[in-house]
Amino acid sequence: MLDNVLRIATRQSPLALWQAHYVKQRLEACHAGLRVELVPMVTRGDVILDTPLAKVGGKGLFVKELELALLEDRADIAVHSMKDVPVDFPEGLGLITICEREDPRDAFVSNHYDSLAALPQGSVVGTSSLRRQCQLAECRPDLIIRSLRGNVGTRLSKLDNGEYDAIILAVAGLKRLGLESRIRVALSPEQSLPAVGQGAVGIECRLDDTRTHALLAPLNHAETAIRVQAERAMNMRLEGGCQVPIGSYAELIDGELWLRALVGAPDGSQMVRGERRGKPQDAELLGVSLAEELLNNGAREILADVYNGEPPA
Ligand SMILES: NCc1[nH]cc(CCC(=O)O)c1CC(=O)O
Repeated sequence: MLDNVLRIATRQSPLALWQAHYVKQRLEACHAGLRVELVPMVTRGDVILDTPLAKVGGKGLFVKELELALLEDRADIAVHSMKDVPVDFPEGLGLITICEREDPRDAFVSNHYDSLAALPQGSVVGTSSLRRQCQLAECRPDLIIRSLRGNVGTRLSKLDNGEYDAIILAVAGLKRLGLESRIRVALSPEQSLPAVGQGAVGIECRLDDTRTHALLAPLNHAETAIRVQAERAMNMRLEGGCQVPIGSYAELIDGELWLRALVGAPDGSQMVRGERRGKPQDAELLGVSLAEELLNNGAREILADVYNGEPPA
């Protein structure tokens, strides 16, 4: 491979391409003479589009092909929404850079209503995320929640067709695609605790590829990395996949790390919440200890139900 070329493996959804172009631009701005090429790919997740993710085997579907390209040296980096990156990496690969986080909140999107509170009784709301469904059901048990999948554009056209009174999407995705005007209101973390890593873009590469590590270094955003580290540690301790509603959201306020998390029963009948405050350098410990508190407060039983009697230790 040429010294001055770096290859990005990317999915071809508009959001994935936006993220890949964003990383390309930032890398080329940081390193004069570097040429960044996109290597577009199709993943299994792009092919199976109408089944809820929780049923088809989860988020790994969107990253496996990209990781294979890295391992086979057909690309040097893969750019991911941190929300979609599974807990484990194949041997030889790792996530070494996390870029500055965009707005992490969920957005209420509707053509007729200004807010969740303004929705009439029995309105139909679209989202396939168990985490969003469970929190919606908690604050508005009267709503009818229907599955909604596809790219951001597809989801918006299903709303515009009249299939839903409102839908919930990530603020970050809408902003990146220039669709911010569709947001009626952003939901607070109290209303809808964000997903692990929501709004952050992460970069995966070969662990022994020191040239690429050096090129990526200026893109890493230390504060975002610490926040996402705490959120992911929490999720990892729970062994949470996307079959369970899990929210995990960290903020850094005046140098203090504040992590909030929840685990819900998929049908919304139960919700276990907790929070921890601590030092940024203890991000991982904070995540693990919060996960243990949630497990002891009922999350163990919820997870055991979902995973057929094999709860995390
Ligand atoms: N699950 C798909 C996905 N992955 C990342 C984002 C949004 C951007 C982000 O969180 O970085 C979205 C769309 C959505 O949830 O509305």
